Amino acid sequence: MSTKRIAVTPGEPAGIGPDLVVQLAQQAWPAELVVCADPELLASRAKQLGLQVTFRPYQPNQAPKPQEAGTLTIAPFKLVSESICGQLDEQNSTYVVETLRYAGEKNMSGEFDAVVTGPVHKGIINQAGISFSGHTEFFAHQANCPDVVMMLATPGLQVALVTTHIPLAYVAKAITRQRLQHIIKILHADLISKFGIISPKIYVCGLNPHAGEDGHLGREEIDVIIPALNELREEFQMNIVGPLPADTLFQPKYLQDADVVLAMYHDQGLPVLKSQGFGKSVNITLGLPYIRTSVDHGTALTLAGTGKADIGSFVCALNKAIELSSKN
Ligand SMILES: NC(=O)c1ccc[n+]([C@@H]2O[C@H](COP(=O)([O-])OP(=O)(O)OC[C@H]3O[C@@H](n4cnc5c(N)ncnc54)[C@H](O)[C@@H]3O)[C@@H](O)[C@H]2O)c1
Ligand SMILES: N[C@H](C(=O)O)[C@H](O)COP(=O)(O)O
Repeated sequence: MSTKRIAVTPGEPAGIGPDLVVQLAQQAWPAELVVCADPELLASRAKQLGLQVTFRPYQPNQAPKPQEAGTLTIAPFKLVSESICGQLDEQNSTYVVETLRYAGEKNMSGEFDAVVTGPVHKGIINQAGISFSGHTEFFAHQANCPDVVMMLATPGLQVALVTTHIPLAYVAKAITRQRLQHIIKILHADLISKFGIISPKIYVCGLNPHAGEDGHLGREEIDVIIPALNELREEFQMNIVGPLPADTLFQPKYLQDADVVLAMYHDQGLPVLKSQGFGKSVNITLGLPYIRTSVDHGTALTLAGTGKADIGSFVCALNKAIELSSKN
């Protein structure tokens, strides 16, 4: 099998992303890791952490080679302003976004086989005047995909979301029959094509307490969710269970045969997954024309440069990207 070429974006320069990338370089990888970043930032973070890393320039015309321990391949970008650990600087937001744009473009053109993203700080990017709600939405917009699916996976549990980074006040309106059906179709198709599950079993959470209690605690289940799920079952014979009350869905009785749980919004599903698997989970974007995985955590600004950041989730994200791209 040919060696894969994986773009890696360390994300926010003042956060733990650069630390984690130089830590990852301490081991060999069976793929070429093309880190889209300022090499001076990585060199200074490596020095701060007492780590040795040799940087090699990315050479697109050469065949990808497995990454040797102690090395990183670099697609260079220049920070606008020198980065200080833990101190956000809006001047560097364009740098962060440009690394993502490059990684997305090169994946769409087929030059890279996947992208693995480190954590960005959504607030500072917006403060710089760039509208940005997350990598998921950024890559979806760039690839002209109206709907993609955010799914986080940890051993024993996979959770996907109907809505992602929107205010809670907008969630109920965003859950339309059309959106729900698009999301489930993408989820179903990618679980088959990327994860090799023949007939994915999808458990779906209700939106309201007790899944609406027959309409007494909210009508979205009756008006939108149940008809949407019924149509999918009838038209496509999808193996869908629900909507079930979200507070009792996450128990072994259901999870033991669930391929995925579909939550209606970010903080309905992700706290459950992260309480079980923070540090050993991976965030996967389904429905993109390429493979994108990411860490399960944020910028952890106070840990930048301390050597205390855990690389577990970044390792999971890289391994998952290598595994999924190797199936293509
Ligand atoms: N993948 C991403 O780009 C991503 C994911 C989540 C949050 N974020 C962003 O990160 C910023 C900060 O968010 P937050 O404070 O809610 O979450 P956070 O994950 O940065 O921090 C939450 C807690 O977990 C700890 N933590 C996080 N990662 C760790 C690691 N690798 N090792 C050890 N401890 C770790 C932190 O010290 C903190 O106590 C926000 O702007 C948020 O939007 C980005
Ligand atoms: N929702 C993600 C999480 O909680 O881990 C995180 O914000 C990152 O999302 P993007 O991959 O879209 O940036």
